[in-house]
Amino acid sequence: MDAFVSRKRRRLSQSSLGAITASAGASNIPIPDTSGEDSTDIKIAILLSLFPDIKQENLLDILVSCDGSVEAASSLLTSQGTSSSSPFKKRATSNPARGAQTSLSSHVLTKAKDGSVTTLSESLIHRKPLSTKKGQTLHLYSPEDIAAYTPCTIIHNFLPAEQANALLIELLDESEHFSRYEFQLFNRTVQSPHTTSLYVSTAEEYQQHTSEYKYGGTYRSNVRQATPELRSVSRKVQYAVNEVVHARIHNIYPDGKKLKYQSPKEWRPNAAFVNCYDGPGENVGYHSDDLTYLGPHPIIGSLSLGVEREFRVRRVLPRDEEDDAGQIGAEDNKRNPPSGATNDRKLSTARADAQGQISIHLPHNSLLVMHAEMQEEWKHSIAPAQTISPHPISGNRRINITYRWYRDTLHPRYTPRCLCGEHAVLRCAQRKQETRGRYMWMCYAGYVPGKESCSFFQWAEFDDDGNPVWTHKPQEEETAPALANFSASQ
Ligand SMILES: O=C(O)CCC(=O)C(=O)O
Ligand SMILES: [Fe+2]
Repeated sequence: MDAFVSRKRRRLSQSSLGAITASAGASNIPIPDTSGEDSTDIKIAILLSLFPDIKQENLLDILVSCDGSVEAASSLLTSQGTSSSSPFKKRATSNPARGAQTSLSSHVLTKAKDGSVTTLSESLIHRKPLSTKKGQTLHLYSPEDIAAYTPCTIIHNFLPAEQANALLIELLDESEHFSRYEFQLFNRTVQSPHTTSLYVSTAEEYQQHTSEYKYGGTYRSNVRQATPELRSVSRKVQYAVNEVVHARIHNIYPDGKKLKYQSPKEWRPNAAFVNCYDGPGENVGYHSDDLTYLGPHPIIGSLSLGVEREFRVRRVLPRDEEDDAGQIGAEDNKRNPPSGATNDRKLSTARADAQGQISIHLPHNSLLVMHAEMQEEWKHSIAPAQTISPHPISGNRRINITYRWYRDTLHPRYTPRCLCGEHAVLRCAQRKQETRGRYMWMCYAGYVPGKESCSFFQWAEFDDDGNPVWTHKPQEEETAPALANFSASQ
């Protein structure tokens, strides 16, 4: 299908599931750090990180046979080799095998203070908080662990295999037209370290996204028409996302109630950002997604295709809960620049190091749902990879689709303008304890190449369902057209 346009844009403790140090440096193999930690589950997690293709129950057996020594178990496994003849290997080593991996928590035994022993799965029912450790990356693979310890749900093997492959092929073709967005970082204009395009379903929406909605201070020129596969998959994503969101509210949120400011309505995606990461170095730095048009506590459905990459998440800590790395600099609520040393990247890495981070592996055909608590309280990134396993269809490329629901009530005709005339952006105060969780409209011009911030600031008011409460009532002629739900407008 033809694009509307393809112009280039101007622009667990359970501290328990275990941890390994970030795989920074020359070595591909993460270095286990067991200092001060000796629980079985941490050891299993370390071994799992080092030997991801070996079944967890086998790792547990080996660990027991080595008297609990990670080092001895690791040497034994290395000497056994990870060859296909290894008795410890999983039935298959392709990505779907990861998808089929059972929960780490169901194999790990935890000991309570009174000496009673339960499986971690059982203890998760009581959802003890997981704290990631300074300088460490905790790798989670199973859907149960991911749901328990992050604000995300993962569904492996989401689409029928043929449909996933067809979508991947279609979007690889499309990615020829993607471009890098530009943003301002301190005194420099930098380009996104991956390429992207926005997909909408009608000509009217194309018009709006290129001349009314502003992204990073500019109108988008790279907007394309949603392809047939993208739209038919959208229907499935919509259904699955609503299902897991309801389950999460019911099973996990306090009193089984949605969050304050979360919309009670069905989630209906009406736009999709499609990203292409070509090769191991392409990435997106730690950020939270822009709330301006999505509103408070947005939900995002994110489908991964092609090469498996790591999606890393970390909590945003209030300043007074941060340790020394938190003092380094300003809010990093913006995308990181391309690979290569920069102050901002160092800052982001320093924060991640200070707090620890969780890594979720996103294989081909996995749907990750970012729940309502994600954008305000956590940051996420796609880390540059040391190595990747080429995908049979996409080679070194990974395609990611984030389905989003633009809220009619937050159309740019309604949102505030700052003193400099720019569209103000919606942010959630995260770092100061006193104001944490409050929303504000702010000038974004400081991030726009060639512009300076006018320092506009206004608290943003929402009702409990996340509808904005405007101080001025929009005039009749200001009434904005609604964006069409992908599925409904097919
Ligand atoms: O590629 C991904 O999985 C994440 C992309 C992302 O965070 C974004 O587009 O905002
Ligand atoms: Fe994002």
